[in-house]
Order: sequence, then C-alpha cells, then structure tokens
Amino acid sequence: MPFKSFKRLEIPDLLLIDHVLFPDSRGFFTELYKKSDFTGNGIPHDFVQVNLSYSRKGVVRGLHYQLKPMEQGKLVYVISGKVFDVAVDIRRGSKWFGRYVSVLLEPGLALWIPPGFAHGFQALEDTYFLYLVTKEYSPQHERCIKWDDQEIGIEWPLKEAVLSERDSKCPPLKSCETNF
Ligand SMILES: Cc1cn([C@H]2C[C@H](O)[C@@H](COP(=O)(O)OP(=O)(O)O[C@H]3O[C@@H](C)C(=O)[C@@H](O)[C@H]3O)O2)c(=O)[nH]c1=O
Repeated sequence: MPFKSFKRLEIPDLLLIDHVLFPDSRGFFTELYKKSDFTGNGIPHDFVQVNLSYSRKGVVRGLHYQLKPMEQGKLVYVISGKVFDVAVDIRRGSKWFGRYVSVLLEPGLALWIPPGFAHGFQALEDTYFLYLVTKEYSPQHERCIKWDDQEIGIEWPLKEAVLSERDSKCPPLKSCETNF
C-alpha cells in the first residue's frame, strides 16, 4: 500500500498525495510515482520531463504556466526541506477562476496540478524541489503572473521574498495572456 491517500482539495482538480514511508534502521523507502496507482486516481502517465530545483529559505518561484498547446500538468514533490506551494486557477469560465489553493509540502507529500493552473512556491527552508511535467519546457509559451497580485491575494508566509529578475516583473492576472 504505497499511498495513504489521494485527497481532492478545495478546487477538486488539485490532488494532494500522501505517500506511505517505510522506515527502518537505515532510514526510509517510499515509492514516489507508480503508474497504476496514479492513473487510477485520474493523474496522467505521460510525463515527459523531470525537473529539480534548489531554493534557499525565502525564495519565491512563480507564478508560472505555459500556454496551450504546450500546457503542462505538474506533479510536484519536496525531496528535502519544506515549501508553501500555490496553484492558481486560470481557466477562463472556471467557477474558481483567479482563486488559489495553498498547501505545505514536505517529503512524503506530492501535489498534482493539472494544466490550466499557474504554479508557484515559497521555500520555508532550504529546499530540493522535484517535479514531473506532461509537456516539455517551451520558453515561447511560458508566461508568469505577479506573485503578489492583490486580486489573487496569496498570503505568503515569509515576508522576505527572494525573486528572480523575471518574476519581479510579471503582470497581474487581469493583464495576462491565457488560453485555457
Ligand atoms: C523551467 C525550466 C527552466 N529552464 C532554464 C531556463 C533558465 O535559464 C533557468 C531557470 O528557469 P526559471 O527561472 O524559469 O526556473 P523556475 O523559476 O524554477 O521555473 C519553474 O518554476 C516553478 C514554480 C514551476 O512551476 C515550473 O514549471 C517552472 O516554471 O532554467 C530549463 O532549461 N528548462 C525548464 O524546464
């Protein structure tokens, strides 16, 4: 039984996955991804790229998405550390458009974020962050939304946010290009 639960969040297309850890005197073992369990819970199996980032405490990455036809579903994990992870619904016509869901992610938890959401996180500790995506990176389809857009109103836990130059210049959601 490698997973304790697949839990639907306030926006039910987002799924929080709680892994079973097998601890012993050496440390622990866990299955991060298993095709049969994940597809059985509505998560696709066509991941085409695996990414790893390292962020120091306070770093904010986001809010990022790729436009169709290079839209990405993301299965995100914390390998070491802890993050405040955020997904914003940017599907026009969705009853949750502009709303966000946040979760605290640490080793043993994963979040499935389907296409049509912008994604970001703040590292609450120095963090290794690993994620699988369903379409390859495509800089020309990549877009970002202002991390502290007041209309979205994300309550970032750490006041000192460290951002990339690009992320400090993203437009608010109301002037972003979307095609979901
Ligand atoms: C995302 C990505 C970046 N890169 C390169 C581009 C750039 O030179 C360097 C750093 O890129 P970024 O600043 O975009 O990295 P980062 O800010 O970590 O971007 C990521 O943020 C999180 C929140 C997401 O959801 C991801 O999809 C992705 O957008 O890595 C790739 O080569 N492949 C990729 O898939």
